[in-house]
Amino acid sequence: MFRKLRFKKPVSRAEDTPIESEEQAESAEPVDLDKGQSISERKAAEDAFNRARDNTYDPLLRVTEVKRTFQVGSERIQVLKGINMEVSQGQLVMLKGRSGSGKTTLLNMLGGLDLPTEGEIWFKNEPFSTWSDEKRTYTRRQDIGFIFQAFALMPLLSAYENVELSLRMAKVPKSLWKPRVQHCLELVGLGKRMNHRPYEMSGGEQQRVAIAKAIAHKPLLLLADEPTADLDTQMVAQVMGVFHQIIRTENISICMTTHDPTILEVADHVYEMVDGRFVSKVGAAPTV
Ligand SMILES: Nc1ncnc2c1ncn2[C@@H]1O[C@H](COP(=O)(O)OP(=O)(O)OP(=O)(O)O)[C@@H](O)[C@H]1O
Repeated sequence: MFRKLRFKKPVSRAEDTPIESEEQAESAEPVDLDKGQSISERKAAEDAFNRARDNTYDPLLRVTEVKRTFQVGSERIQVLKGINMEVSQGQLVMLKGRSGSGKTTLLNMLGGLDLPTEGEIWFKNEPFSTWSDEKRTYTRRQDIGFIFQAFALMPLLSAYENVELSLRMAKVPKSLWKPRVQHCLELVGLGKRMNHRPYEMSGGEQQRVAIAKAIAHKPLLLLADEPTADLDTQMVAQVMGVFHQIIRTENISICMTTHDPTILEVADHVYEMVDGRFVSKVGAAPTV
């Protein structure tokens, strides 16, 4: 038997993040994003979205000497202690490590949701971690997709509506929503379940909707925090199969955290984190 994915209440954050709340989902409903645009503006927006994401960046993501310290009361806790890593285009990179080792803290930084105390993060050959909140938010909306528990599916919306919501939030022209939503749900094998709500689906199916939602706006980088947690072996295999397919067909790179030793072998690189440091790296790229 599968276990249903939990729906955590979205975390509230000061800046605009890819997390969507039920309220945002509802208030987003009647908005026609194409309204007020001239025909030529609309056409330009459609062309931009339809253009193949064929730029090459080598690497797509580079992390150099990243440290992160949190102030808790009078105590300073160093969670990341000098992280170096790279993610190239078309790669599946995994971060493994015990609970509390710092994986989620690092993933938050890779997505620009948090900033290093020291060190730099470069994305698309640009110094992402030095940008303003506004510029990071814009890039995140365009180029990064998230599969985090806190950004889970909206329980009252169907699979179709959940994926569509992601296109609304990314301000993709409305005329493109239907074909893109259908494409993404077919890509994850849920073409026949588009009208089902999350509670009518298995945990693996819900996670595949979450993948469709995270890639709908054509990001270059997909960040996933424990995307196979709570899934049985067969569903884990389905999710990993979908990951490989989207890497091949959508020109996406994936960086994910995991505790599951059985899936590490399908990664291009595995970084092992212990107490805020990488202690090993398996894979072909330069060692840390
Ligand atoms: N905002 C924060 N303030 C203080 N400490 C924090 C904060 N965020 C994370 N930490 C601490 O940093 C450490 C690493 O947490 P993190 O969530 O990154 O670990 P993890 O490897 O992802 O764990 P898990 O696998 O359980 O999700 C923990 O000890 C945590 O309490």
